[in-house]
Amino acid sequence: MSTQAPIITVDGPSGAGKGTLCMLLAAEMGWNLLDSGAIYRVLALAAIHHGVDTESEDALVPLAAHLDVQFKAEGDLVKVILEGEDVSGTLRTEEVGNAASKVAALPRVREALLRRQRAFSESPGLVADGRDMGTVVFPQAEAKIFLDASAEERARRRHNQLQQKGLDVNFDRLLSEIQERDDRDRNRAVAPLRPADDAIVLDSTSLNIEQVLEQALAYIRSRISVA
Ligand SMILES: Nc1ncnc2c1ncn2[C@@H]1O[C@H](COP(=O)(O)OP(=O)(O)OP(=O)(O)O)[C@@H](O)[C@H]1O
Ligand SMILES: Nc1ccn([C@@H]2O[C@H](COP(=O)(O)O)[C@@H](O)[C@H]2O)c(=O)n1
Repeated sequence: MSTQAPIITVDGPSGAGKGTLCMLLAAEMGWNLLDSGAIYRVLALAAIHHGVDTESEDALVPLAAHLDVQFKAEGDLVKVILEGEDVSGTLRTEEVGNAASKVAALPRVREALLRRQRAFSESPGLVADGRDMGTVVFPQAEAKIFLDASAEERARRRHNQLQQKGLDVNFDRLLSEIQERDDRDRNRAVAPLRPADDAIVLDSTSLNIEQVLEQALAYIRSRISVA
């Protein structure tokens, strides 16, 4: 029997609902949570703060290797502290998401962040959210979900989310930014966004959050006895 903590991976494109599902799964199971996108976002933000070119692999690798970041759970929320500063709000902007997807396309940057991500795998278990959790970071995971939704539905969700925060963003611009990020994430040379061969693909386009959770839990229970 394996002595490693069990792992559930949830990969998929931006706005598919991965973060929402992972938070609910981690709470339901009392497991640890890895938001790997936040690590790429923090690196992009650190590069911006330090005036480092987000396309220079040579400059980004040492920044990635020495990234001074802490994730502090506060109730349902996770505060992200970069070099002592709370960057939780800035981190979620589309601008930082786009910059993150540029730094994430660089092979040696991804390599420099691997150990940091794998360190999240601790008892009693891990729910890992990202693009390559099931394919590269945790290929041994017991349960792998690829959560998808149409680009239009994902843009609608993001638009609603921004409106709820009082931000008025142009829908068409949001959609084209999401499509641009999808293209970059799907077509990069290293760890491209794709379902692992042994993942289930869950299309959430016409499912609400409760339905997604129910289907994910049914699959997980078929793979892991503790769920
Ligand atoms: N099934 C769903 N139906 C409707 N809205 C949803 C659904 N799942 C998530 N949402 C909403 O869509 C928005 C985006 O969800 P979430 O942040 O979980 O996506 P994500 O895949 O983690 O995106 P990213 O990769 O960019 O971080 C949130 O406002 C969330 O509440
Ligand atoms: N495992 C991962 C996670 C994320 N990325 C890149 O980071 C960008 C931001 O991710 P969010 O989930 O926070 O939106 C994303 O567009 C990816 O380019 C990644 O490469 N691998």
